[in-house]
Amino acid sequence: MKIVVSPDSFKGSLSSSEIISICEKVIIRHVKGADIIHMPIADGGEGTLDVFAGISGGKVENIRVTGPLGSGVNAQFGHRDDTFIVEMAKASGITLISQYEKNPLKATSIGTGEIIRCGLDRGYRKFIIGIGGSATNDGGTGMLYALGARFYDGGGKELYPNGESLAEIEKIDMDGFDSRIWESEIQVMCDVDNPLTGERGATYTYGVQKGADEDMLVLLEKGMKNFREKVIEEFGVDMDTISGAGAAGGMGGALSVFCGARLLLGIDAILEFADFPSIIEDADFVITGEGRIDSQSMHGKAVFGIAKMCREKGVPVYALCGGIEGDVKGIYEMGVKSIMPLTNRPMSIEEAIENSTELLEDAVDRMLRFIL
Ligand SMILES: Nc1ncnc2c1ncn2[C@@H]1O[C@H](COP(=O)(O)OP(=O)(O)OP(=O)(O)O)[C@@H](O)[C@H]1O
Ligand SMILES: O=C(O)[C@H](O)CO
Repeated sequence: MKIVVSPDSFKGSLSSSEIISICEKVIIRHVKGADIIHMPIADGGEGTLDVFAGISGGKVENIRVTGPLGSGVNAQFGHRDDTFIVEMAKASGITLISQYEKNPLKATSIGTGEIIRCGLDRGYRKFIIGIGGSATNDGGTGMLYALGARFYDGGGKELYPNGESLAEIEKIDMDGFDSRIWESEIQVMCDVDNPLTGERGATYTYGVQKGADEDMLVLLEKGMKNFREKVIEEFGVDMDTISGAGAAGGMGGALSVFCGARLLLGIDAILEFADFPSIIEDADFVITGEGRIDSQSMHGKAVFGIAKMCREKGVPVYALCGGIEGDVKGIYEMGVKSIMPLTNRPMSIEEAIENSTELLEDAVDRMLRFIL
């Protein structure tokens, strides 16, 4: 029996590789001689660098950069041949800060820009940048700042690039911007396809998970709208017309407009790069999963992308997850046969995350009994 195990990481608790080894341990107990194919997956957010470097045989190196709240963090980047690989979550990710520190008004994406600059300094002109899983809602201004852009308020005062200052931006100065970026070919793996502003935009869709309360959401959205208007005035581009502009707190929009990047749906690009259709050829079934399956899963998350490809090949797919939230009928319509949450009794998210290894083993056992 051929079984493909292809989960995304469960953000904040288990990496794709950890999930795969637990699945393998349980599958071996149930299916003698199973042909188990390991295929860790990511959607542009957390884990993208490891997956990409793994598939392409690239190298990963360490770098010290500015973290989401301004202090230094140890991040990584990858490279393979003439391509430099950046994962935003390594520098500006939400899992780099504690629950109590989350603050999208203060968080900045400067560290992501510093990694890109490192690639330019090393002579790279081809970039793959995974965006998502971010702590920021700064419109990508932190990244632009690290590359030399400056932002000023109406009184000519320079602004620190974060969510709070977006509302005050009057002038965007690109004179000192690193022009090497415009000589570069940049492909961006977005974990979602949301627009920049509005009900489905960056702030209202992802602000709460980044620590925003109602008042903060209003301020952040006002800022994002102001930034959008300034970009229309100065550069003639409306970021709300760009699918994925709202990924990673507006990072998608900034990379597209200011850096000339091509935005792709991360999961589709990674599955294509990994030649996923041939991997699932002849498979009896596929096991996938992500931390939380919710209505956002339909906007380009890993489970959705995998389900789409499995449906095309007629291979059944089953999904594991930490939890299900809201209406996920669309996931079943996409071809996922069933969704198995990890929890096996009432418990808090903290308890579920703390015991995720044992709970996952139990959930995979239940899932296999059901499938087989
Ligand atoms: N072991 C676990 N048990 C229960 N819930 C979990 C577990 N691991 C992660 N989660 C939940 O999943 C969420 C992360 O979801 P996921 O891994 O799908 O990340 P994501 O793709 O960045 O999603 P989103 O952008 O919607 O946060 C966490 O905030 C947490 O609520
Ligand atoms: O980083 C974020 O805002 C989410 O992962 C969506 O891109």
